[in-house]
Amino acid sequence: MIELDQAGRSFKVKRSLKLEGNVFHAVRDLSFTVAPGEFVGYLGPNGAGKSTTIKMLCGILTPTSGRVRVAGLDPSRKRTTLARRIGVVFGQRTTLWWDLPLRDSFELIRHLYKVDRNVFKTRLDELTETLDLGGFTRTPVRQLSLGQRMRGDLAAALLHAPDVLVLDEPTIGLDVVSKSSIRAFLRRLNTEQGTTVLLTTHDLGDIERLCRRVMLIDHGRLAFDGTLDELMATAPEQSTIEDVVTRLYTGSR
Ligand SMILES: Nc1ncnc2c1ncn2[C@@H]1O[C@H](COP(=O)(O)OP(=O)(O)OP(=O)(O)O)[C@@H](O)[C@H]1O
Repeated sequence: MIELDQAGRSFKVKRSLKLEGNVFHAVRDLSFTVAPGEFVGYLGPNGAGKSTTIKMLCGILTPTSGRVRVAGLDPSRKRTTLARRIGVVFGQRTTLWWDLPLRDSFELIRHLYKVDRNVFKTRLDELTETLDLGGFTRTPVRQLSLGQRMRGDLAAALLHAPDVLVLDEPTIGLDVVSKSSIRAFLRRLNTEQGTTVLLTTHDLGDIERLCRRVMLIDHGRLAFDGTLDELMATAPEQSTIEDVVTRLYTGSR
């Protein structure tokens, strides 16, 4: 479903501590595949290259080297076609229209993605129930709490029933109850509907509760790719996931 073959993305910079000529490599030689139906955690310290990778996956950024394919498509060349197959949620930014009620945003998305009216209604009813949106679909997005807005963003990303969902910090800033309901929703989406999920998060509880496989990126390179059990086995017994990840983050500096 997702394939990266020695993918890289560099930026021209004027001044940087990590200057190599005038080019800063945010991601380099990144190779991995994610099979249909997998739920993969994508970890890394601040500035490691996670968002850059995600932007290449959805076609916002074009790789400067290597190859990226999502659902068999080159994201930067086939961005519109890919948009029908992929859903993306950036936890720190909303894709919803700030001044519109949630349901109007959904209607606009239906038009943008050309989703059949009946299919849309069924899907929206399902999402309204599973994400518990019923109480606030008539509320303008700017008046929603963060937890409500995040559930709205998830629904918006899933209205067109994408095969793959890419999440960039979807539980950031949420309380334990909201986090838990979003995690339960994502687990069901993956197990019951087979949606492939790539999840970027700094919340290791998300990783522990949701991901069988974990990839860790550091300084733009893949530093670990394996199961959660294999990740835990890289540290002494009794280590928590925080201990393990801290070791990996600090060990590479
Ligand atoms: N447009 C850009 N121009 C120059 N450098 C950039 C640009 N976008 C990202 N970078 C740099 O690339 C590196 C990776 O950034 P990226 O946003 O992918 O990190 P991240 O792993 O998502 O970090 P965080 O966890 O803090 O969100 C950082 O050093 C960042 O400053």
